[in-house]
Amino acid sequence: MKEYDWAGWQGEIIATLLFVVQGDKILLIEKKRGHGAGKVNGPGGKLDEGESPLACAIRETREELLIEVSDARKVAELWFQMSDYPSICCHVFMGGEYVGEPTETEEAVPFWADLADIPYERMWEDDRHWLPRILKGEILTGKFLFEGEKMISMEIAPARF
Ligand SMILES: Nc1[nH]c(=O)nc2c1ncn2[C@H]1C[C@H](O)[C@@H](COP(=O)(O)OP(=O)(O)OP(=O)(O)O)O1
Repeated sequence: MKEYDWAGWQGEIIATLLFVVQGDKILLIEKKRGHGAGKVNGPGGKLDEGESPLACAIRETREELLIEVSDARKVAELWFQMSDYPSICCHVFMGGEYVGEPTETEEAVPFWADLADIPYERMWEDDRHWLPRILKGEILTGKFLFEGEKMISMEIAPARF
């Protein structure tokens, strides 16, 4: 794995992801547009001016899936340094309580996946390394270096927020 000097790193984009888990199922989306279109992920997107990461995660989930999540909590902060896209600092949230019905929009197709059968082969390459851990209750930071769609370096560590 390639070495990368993360000292002083700052994301050019601040973004969010929100994973809703109920029982043994997780609510995922097939992303229809934007960075990573065609991939499976959680709902999320970029912060609006003056918006907090939590408010962004809730708003993006409302816009993409038409549900309002009420108990989102931060479980990870992920740094993505990419060769072909501005760097992203991504705040990851988990929740389980929401009102509304997950609905397809212009941005996303929602679907429930079994926690035991998450389609990692359709997701970003880093997801298989941190998503299982946050689903077990860990709080993490992660740093990932991408060359195009290929992950070439990864560091994951326990965190507290
Ligand atoms: N390697 C990666 N692994 C991952 O799980 N999610 C990633 C990822 N790289 C980017 N993302 C996600 C996080 C975040 O939700 C989104 C940020 O991408 P963008 O900045 O292009 O925003 P979007 O186009 O999704 O948002 P909006 O423009 O605000 O609708 O992509």
